[in-house]
Amino acid sequence: MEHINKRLVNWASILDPGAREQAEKASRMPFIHPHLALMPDAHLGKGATVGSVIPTLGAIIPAAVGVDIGCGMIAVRTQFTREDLRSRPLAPLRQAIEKAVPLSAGKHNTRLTDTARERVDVLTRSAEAAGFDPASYAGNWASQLGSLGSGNHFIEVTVDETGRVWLFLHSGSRGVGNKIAQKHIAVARRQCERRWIDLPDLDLAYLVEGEDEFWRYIREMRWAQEFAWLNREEMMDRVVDCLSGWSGQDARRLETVNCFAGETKVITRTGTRPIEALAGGRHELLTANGEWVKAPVRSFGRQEVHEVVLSRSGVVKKIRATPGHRWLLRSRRGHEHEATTAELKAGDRLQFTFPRRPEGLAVDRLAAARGFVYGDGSRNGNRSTANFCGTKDAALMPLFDGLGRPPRVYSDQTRINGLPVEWKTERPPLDAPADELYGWLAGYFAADGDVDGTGRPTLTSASFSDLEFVRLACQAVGIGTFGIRSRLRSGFGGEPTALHLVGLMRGDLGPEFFLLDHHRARFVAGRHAAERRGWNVISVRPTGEWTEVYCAVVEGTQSFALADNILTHNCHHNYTERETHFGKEVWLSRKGAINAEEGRPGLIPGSMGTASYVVVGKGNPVSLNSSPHGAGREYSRSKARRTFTRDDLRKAMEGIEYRDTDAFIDEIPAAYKDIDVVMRDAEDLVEVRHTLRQVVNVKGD
Ligand SMILES: Nc1nc2c(ncn2[C@@H]2O[C@H](COP(=O)(O)O)[C@@H](O)[C@H]2O)c(=O)[nH]1
Ligand SMILES: [Mn+2]
Repeated sequence: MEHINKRLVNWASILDPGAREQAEKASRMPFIHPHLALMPDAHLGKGATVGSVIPTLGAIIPAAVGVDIGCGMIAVRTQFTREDLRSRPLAPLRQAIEKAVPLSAGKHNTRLTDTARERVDVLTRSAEAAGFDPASYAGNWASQLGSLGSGNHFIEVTVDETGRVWLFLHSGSRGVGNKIAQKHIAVARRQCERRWIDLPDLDLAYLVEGEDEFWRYIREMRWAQEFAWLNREEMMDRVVDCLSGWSGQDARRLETVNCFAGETKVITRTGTRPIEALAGGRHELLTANGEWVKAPVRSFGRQEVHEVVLSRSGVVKKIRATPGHRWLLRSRRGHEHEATTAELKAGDRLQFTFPRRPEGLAVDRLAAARGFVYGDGSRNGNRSTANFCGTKDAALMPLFDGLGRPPRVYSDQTRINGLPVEWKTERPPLDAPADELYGWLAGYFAADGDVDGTGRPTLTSASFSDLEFVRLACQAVGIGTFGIRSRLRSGFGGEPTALHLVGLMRGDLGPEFFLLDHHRARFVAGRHAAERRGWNVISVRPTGEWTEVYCAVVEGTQSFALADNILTHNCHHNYTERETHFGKEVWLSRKGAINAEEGRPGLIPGSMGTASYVVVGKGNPVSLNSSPHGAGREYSRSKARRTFTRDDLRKAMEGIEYRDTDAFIDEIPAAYKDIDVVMRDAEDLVEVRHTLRQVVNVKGD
């Protein structure tokens, strides 16, 4: 990750100068807050850089959402396996899909299927509520529903790393969405002209919040997002039917990852994992009394879900749960009671559970020395050095008795050289003995932690992943932590850098944890400081959505941490939402980027011949909870046509059933960035759950 300027953060290691310049221009718009984020797949786009996340205050740039409003992905896992696909030729399956779904630009349906009719009814009602007639943009909008489009829109039959078959498709709001976008891009230009606004680029023309033109755009854009999403669902229904017809067996949807799919994050002894990934197995889960219990996790089929919005210490979290799911509550007076999701109300406080601290936990001296070097040490060839300055000197030196070379005193610090290099380069294993982990945390805290005047301990780091590790290590030894918060601070040259902070729960720590006297003194003095640990309910609403739900079956306490909480998931990659970032409510436009808040599933395709990924967001705040939406183009279409041949395409597509035509030369995998590089760039944004390899690819000319 690189700060290109104060208001532009970049995750793309492959970035052409044109895209960089385009993003720089956009980042200078006065209403960007706090910065524009370029994703690893960023490339030059029409209007705004594709692969950019643009947070705006009080204004919106229609071209930053793009002309394919609501474009996105949907994936469905079926019961079939690679072996089932080998049983008969795949060409008839491809041809069946090509027949069932109108492909190519301008193509649409000649009649409405029953499911399309129902979806058209929903969209008709939504348009009425939004106060406009989509037919004024495209008379045939209804027959566009369930059609793919051309270029990089695709339908694929893929196989994951364990041989399971997924159906995967990418499309947007088709012609009607395009016309809506074009209209508002033109309105924004006229508005800016009328005000004599000198724009660095006409495509950065914006609408101002509060004006009629602004709200009209928002209403119509949201309708186009809904159209795009129902368009994908309609196509997916047909592709599932094609697979059933081809195989002679009803294709079942075992898991759907699309805009409405849910995800539950569950605490297990080896880390927090999506519940879907645990389904079918037995796992060590955290129960109400802070103990680890092995329990089975399984699917409970498709059910309707409500959205529950929670907050704790300023961090907001959305969870999807079935209306009948039971929650454990605690009143302000400490009384415990239960309520179903549907009965929850704003202000209710959820009960919480943290792993119990092992009896007699002590700080291991060697591990503490190692933790200190990890935080305040440096690497010296194949050894590492502990660097002490100020008060750390006297307090921590005894940890190093008999370790490394004798201390050397410099004007500003004391150093101990000759320590093992891995003390600086590696973190301890999470299954290390509890005293060692506790000791490592104590040493690391002495280096990079602080205790404030009220006695609250906080660790600070420029590395998000170091703090993610700290949270896991704390969990392993029974120390509760708060969510990671992030700040931007100005560097020496004025370049801002991100700083991440995690709070440790006082109640789980003893004075022995604090190796520096002033830390320990503040911790002890703040003994009576209040510690708010529970999540408060902000709101609950029915969503009308149905999704696969999962639960653990825990004997005895009948409870587990984050039981049956389904996190919502919206997989559009060209859209705008109201979101809160760095303390302010902004309009967040993702143009070729997906929401990657913690626990949210998403899809990142590679190209017609390379791998695609089912991912789960890490909630990196500096990326504005976003991640790439694909590999991103490296060659323009014309350059790809000049560079590659049909034979190159055939070679790249060996083993994949596709329509062999000149039309796809500009879609050759080599025209896109290397997906391995993109995924490496995205390591601190998403975690990969599945790798998909296509066996059938369908595209329009
Ligand atoms: N799995 C496939 N991925 C593909 C294919 N064609 C393109 N792509 C990837 O999708 C994104 C979508 O980009 P967008 O900006 O049009 O939304 C693109 O960056 C590629 O990585 C394909 O046939 N199969
Ligand atoms: Mn798209």
